[in-house]
Amino acid sequence: MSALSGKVQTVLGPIEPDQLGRTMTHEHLTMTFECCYFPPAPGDETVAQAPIQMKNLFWLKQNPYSSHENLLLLQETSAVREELHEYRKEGGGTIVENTTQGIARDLPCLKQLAKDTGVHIIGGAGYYVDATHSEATRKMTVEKLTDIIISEVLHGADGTEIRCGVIGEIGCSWPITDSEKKVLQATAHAQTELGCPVIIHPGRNPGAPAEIVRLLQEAGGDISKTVMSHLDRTIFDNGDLLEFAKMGSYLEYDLFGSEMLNYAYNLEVDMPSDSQRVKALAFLVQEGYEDNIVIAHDIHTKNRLTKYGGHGYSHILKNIVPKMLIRGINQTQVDKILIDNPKRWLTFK
Ligand SMILES: CC(=O)NCCS(=O)(=O)O
Repeated sequence: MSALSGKVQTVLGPIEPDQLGRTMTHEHLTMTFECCYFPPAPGDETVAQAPIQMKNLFWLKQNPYSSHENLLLLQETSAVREELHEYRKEGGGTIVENTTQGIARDLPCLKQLAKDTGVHIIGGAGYYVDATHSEATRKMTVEKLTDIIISEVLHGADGTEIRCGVIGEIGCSWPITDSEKKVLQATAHAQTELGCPVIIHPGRNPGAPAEIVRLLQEAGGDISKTVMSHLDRTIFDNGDLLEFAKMGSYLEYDLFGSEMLNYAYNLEVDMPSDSQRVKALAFLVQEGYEDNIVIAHDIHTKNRLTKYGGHGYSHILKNIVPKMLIRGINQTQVDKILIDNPKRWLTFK
């Protein structure tokens, strides 16, 4: 049993789980997504290179990954701070900040934001997808990776004493790479030692979540303390969803507010609307999975901030919760999704 047992670890230190309140389990407050830049379609080069402005907001909503400027969320700390004040006003308590190594994690910035706004912020340990792994990371043994992840939770990360409270988002591609498999094994080993929460970014294929869960299980991971992210762009068939749900992880719908016609990273995917996401939640609740669902917006580009006409960090609290109630998810179930499930997941064993 570690000293963290029964606690949640925020960037300002351990707290009691009851202090968390309503929690978004997958957000970014500062990061770069340059690793995933997607070149604009022929003819769109000019708008892609233009500064973000009113007249290109719709283009940006449809092509968020084709503007370099849009990928630099780390330039927007003032706007994010304002949004966090708003989030508090709307009844938000906690944000899990999923930025890991490879996409410019900035724990001192998170600590300052937590101090300035009173929002509990939880930082993420570990590594994003293979495309961001350094050569040194790729050469590391599972043991070395495990030591680094454990140290980021117990002692602090990036040369600071600021400690991470979850492992993840751990990035996986499709097909999964050898380096990502090693990081997954290290994640499971670190989780066994720490009894901590884990959160996974799966590759963009319906088979990816189950393959990852099997890899974690083989390495001794605790699936009941693991969140599978981005299900809204990964599993579309209800039968497949129920098969995956049986494996026992938390089921995360975390792209609320993101609606687009063509999903650049996988044109096979029809990115759902928010109404379709709520429908998926209602289906899972009806099938008995209300204790496994968690939700968020996964803001990772500028255009999703209210400063740029986006929905912001309070969209779920302001707009999605009322829609959930309309669609038959009752208040107790909403509270499970926003409060009880995140609390159970985030509390160290
Ligand atoms: C930061 C991050 O990984 N967001 C997920 C983007 S995706 O398009 O759903 O993979």
